[in-house]
Amino acid sequence: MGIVTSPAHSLARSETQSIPTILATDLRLTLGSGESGVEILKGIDLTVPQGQTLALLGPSGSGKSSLMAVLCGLERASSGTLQVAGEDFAGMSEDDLARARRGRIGVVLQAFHLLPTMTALENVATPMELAGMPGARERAEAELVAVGLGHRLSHYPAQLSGGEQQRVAIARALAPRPALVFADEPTGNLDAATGAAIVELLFARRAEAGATLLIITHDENLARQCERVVTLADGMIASDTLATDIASDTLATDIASDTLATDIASDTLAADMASDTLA
Ligand SMILES: Nc1ncnc2c1ncn2[C@@H]1O[C@H](COP(=O)(O)OP(=O)(O)OP(=O)(O)O)[C@@H](O)[C@H]1O
Repeated sequence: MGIVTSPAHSLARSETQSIPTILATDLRLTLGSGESGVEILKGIDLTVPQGQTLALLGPSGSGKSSLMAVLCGLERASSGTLQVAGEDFAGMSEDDLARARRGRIGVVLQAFHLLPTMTALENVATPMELAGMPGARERAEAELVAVGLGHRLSHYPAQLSGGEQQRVAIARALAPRPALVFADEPTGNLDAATGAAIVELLFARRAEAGATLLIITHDENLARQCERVVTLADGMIASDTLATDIASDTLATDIASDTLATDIASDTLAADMASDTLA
């Protein structure tokens, strides 16, 4: 496949990692209410400097997708404080969160949330057009070419394979060159070669923009490429380590214990993603 990455212009560590882009304290998330309420996140403290690459690991059901949804503003925390890119996410209305995300935060979820009535090109271009970005169609086309889908621009999601839909979602997230990229299992539907090429593209785009990259992954190679590995267990941070300090055996064990991934995409997230695209 013809995945194209442009030359990465890595910013120096001191330039990229001085400002926290995510500052979370005692984040809690309870879904449902009363006796049916389930505490999903149980007090997360997390500071992520601008430009850091962070892999989020943990057993199935430990709260990885929920934490990502809160950090990227798709889900509101029940309590705690959260600043993302200098904005107070904890105190914002859903409309304000949607506005704060637009163009600055790229999100790739396990369910891709492509709009079925739009072509691949329109799915990528429309959010940028709505955000008033110049050259949206050209940027969308270039990003689809970059993920190896230059020959699928006018296909609708139903005419694309799962892996192709995943790549459209990745193109949609990366095309606006956001300062933060959140990706939930971005290589989950891809064969090894395509997955490796997508990872290369993610890191290249991240380097070009000095962006922060937070990835949920079960892919050992991908986790190893990140500067930091945070492991969740039962809604809490169980470990938080710079990747270079992790003995390969430990990382391999963590990943091996995290094999029961299922796609838990709530209706709320689906609706939010769609309204993000349509708003
Ligand atoms: N809308 C919901 N209502 C109630 N519980 C929910 C809801 N969404 C998720 N959960 C529960 O929250 C917990 C954490 O789910 P989450 O999807 O964040 O885990 P995860 O670590 O990402 O799992 P996986 O690796 O399987 O994707 C699970 O026990 C799940 O059943």
